[in-house]
Amino acid sequence: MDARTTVPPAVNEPVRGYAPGSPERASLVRRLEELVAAGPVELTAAIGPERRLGGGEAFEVTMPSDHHHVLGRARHSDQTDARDAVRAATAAAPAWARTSLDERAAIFLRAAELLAGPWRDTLNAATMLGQGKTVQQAEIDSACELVDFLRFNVAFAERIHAEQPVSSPGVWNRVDYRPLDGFVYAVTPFNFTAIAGNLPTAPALMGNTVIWKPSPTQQLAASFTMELLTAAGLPDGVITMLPGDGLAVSEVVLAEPSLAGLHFTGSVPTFQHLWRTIGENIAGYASYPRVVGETGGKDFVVVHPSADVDVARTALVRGAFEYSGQKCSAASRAFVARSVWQRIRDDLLTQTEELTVGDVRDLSNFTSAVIDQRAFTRLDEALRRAHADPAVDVLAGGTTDDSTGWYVRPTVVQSDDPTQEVFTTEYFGPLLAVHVYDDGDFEQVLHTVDTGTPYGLTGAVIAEDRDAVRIASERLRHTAGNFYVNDKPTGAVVGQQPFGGSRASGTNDKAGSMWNLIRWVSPRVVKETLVPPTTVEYPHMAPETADAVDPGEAE
Ligand SMILES: NC(=O)c1ccc[n+]([C@@H]2O[C@H](COP(=O)([O-])OP(=O)(O)OC[C@H]3O[C@@H](n4cnc5c(N)ncnc54)[C@H](O)[C@@H]3O)[C@@H](O)[C@H]2O)c1
Ligand SMILES: N[C@@H](CCC=O)C(=O)O
Repeated sequence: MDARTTVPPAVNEPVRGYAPGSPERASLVRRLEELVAAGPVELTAAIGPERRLGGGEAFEVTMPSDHHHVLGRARHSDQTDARDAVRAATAAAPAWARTSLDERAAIFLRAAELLAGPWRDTLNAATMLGQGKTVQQAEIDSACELVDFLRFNVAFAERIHAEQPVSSPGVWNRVDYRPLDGFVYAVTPFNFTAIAGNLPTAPALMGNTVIWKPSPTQQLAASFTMELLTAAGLPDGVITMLPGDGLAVSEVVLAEPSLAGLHFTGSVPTFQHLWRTIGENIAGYASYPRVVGETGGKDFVVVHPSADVDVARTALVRGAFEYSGQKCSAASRAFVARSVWQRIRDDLLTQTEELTVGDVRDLSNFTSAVIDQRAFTRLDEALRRAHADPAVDVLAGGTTDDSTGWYVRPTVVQSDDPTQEVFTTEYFGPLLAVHVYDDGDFEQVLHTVDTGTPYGLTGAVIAEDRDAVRIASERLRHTAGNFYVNDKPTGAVVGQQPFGGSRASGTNDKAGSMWNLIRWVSPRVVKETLVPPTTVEYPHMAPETADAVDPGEAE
């Protein structure tokens, strides 16, 4: 059993500004130049101590903002790689499970400090180049959020271990927070280096070994994350990383009797496919795998007639267009009271048209390209349909350009029909759909917001009127797992706004909280009786004595 630990209090990593002339900007620009010059680098699988290319087809990691530039080359992992990964995870498991929480925590706390310091530029630069993030978006993700996950999870793990039962006199009860009885499969999305780092490290911190399958388009930053963890002292085999699309890997891993958990973030169809496969294989597992999955959203902003117009405009522009709308939390449907719309429409559209979109190495840009050709095509087709539909007005943006990078202009569309696909489909791009409602219809529009999509991830209400905030909060209680009042619906901070949604948006196990970590342990209760009984009889079995007279016969 683990010793009780006292870990350093977790604090959020401060976000650096990268203003012109600042030392952090100069240092980051140097690292960007180095990584561009170094490419294409070989991006290998990490299986136990071995670093090797996978056995499947080759693929390239390119820059979304300049797709001719190849940053790295890798190969999809095949079934042999997957079987070797299972062997490595299984071999590393007993020693890692015996390692105390203190020892495990020290490794992840070290990784946090390395990332906050000497590794910061590397992870930020890799995330900017590989995933098309501006410096601000990379800084809040690959530096601050990942540092926060690593620090806060250690503090949450300590709280879980401290949660112990009472003991009656002569007995000592305790809970042994065992890792799961098998390995965890972590499958991660392209859009957040922090999520990609958290999904394997959270179960590993709780004593599990993990097979991690990052997104191919996030592979550059994923490879650096793996190097960082190794530099922090993570033993070989605790986290095994398999690059590629994961198709062959899942065929092996999801059929393994020792699969003990799936830690997933990505789209609804992928999650449902993985869960369905686990369901089909259920009789073959040694234990019931824990399934944790955070998925997509169609996140809303409701603007009440009492809203401050500048607050509303800022929440809409930042919420919809930062990282080109490629956050699961991005505002993609707005319901705006007519009186407010009349006042913000022109400013909102002008500001949207003025957003600078370009190469991430130009630090003055507001946003950059979308991740890859698949995303570009999906958005290009959605914009074509919007242009062609008489029920939809394209008010700003609406254009695309793939000549250099996968560029999609921030776009605002308006429609009177809240069932139109622009209000229901997760495009995962810079497309904000606006529905204007009559000021008196606030409560009706809340019903539309609640029932208009199958998702339940994030949302915001913008209102000065306290009653409006209360009513929206009540009516939309199940419409968002992360609900914002007078703010954009993005940008959750670890330890402050634990993140996740329900309905089709996921299992809502709240990444960056102890509720997530609890899924990666299988508690064992130990009762130790300090002076055990040595006789079978209980007092009520003793023979009656002469003194024990029936009270009814006493007179
Ligand atoms: N709720 C959240 O916290 C959250 C956070 C980030 C992203 N997302 C969602 O993720 C989606 C965008 O990310 P994406 O495009 O990377 O999602 P995706 O579903 O396309 O891919 C996610 C991961 O699954 C892998 N994958 C796909 N099929 C697989 C299989 N059969 N076996 C193993 N792995 C497989 C991909 O390679 C990738 O690593 C959006 O829907 C977004 O809303 C949700
Ligand atoms: N946690 C992030 C979103 C993660 C999904 O992409 C946010 O709150 O904006």
